[in-house]
Amino acid sequence: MRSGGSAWDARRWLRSAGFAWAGVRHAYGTQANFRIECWAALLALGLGGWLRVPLAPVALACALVLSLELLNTALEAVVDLVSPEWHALARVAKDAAAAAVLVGSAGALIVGLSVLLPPLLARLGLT
Ligand SMILES: Nc1ncnc2c1ncn2[C@@H]1O[C@H](COP(=O)(O)OP(=O)(O)OP(=O)(O)O)[C@@H](O)[C@H]1O
Repeated sequence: MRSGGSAWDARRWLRSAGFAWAGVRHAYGTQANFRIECWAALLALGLGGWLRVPLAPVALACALVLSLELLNTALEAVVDLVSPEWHALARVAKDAAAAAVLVGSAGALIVGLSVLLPPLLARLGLT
């Protein structure tokens, strides 16, 4: 049996979190869409806090879009690695990954509008 397992696990978890953070930094530094989505997420969460609406659906929608954009970035890197030349399958892979981000963003927009818009209009005295 291994002794001191939990301390070792915590170190492993921190190391993995460091790699994940490097991935976030890479995406933020290289992907304009990811930067826009990060700031849009902060804006939506800030607006939700100000309007005192339940933040869980907004947070989930933001996490969905950011996760899909990170996966899209990862897939683009793999495709560029294995198929730097033009290839029909590379195009399918990149287009489908971009479509996943688009579909997730459309869903997040619907969630954001349905949760944030009514209380925002009420707060501004427009309803
Ligand atoms: N190796 C390839 N073979 C075939 N088509 C490709 C290839 N690389 C890119 N494409 C096509 O060009 C489109 C844009 O690819 P690109 O890698 O520039 O994605 P992007 O969304 O512009 O990426 P970025 O977020 O880095 O700007 C893809 O969706 C795909 O249709």
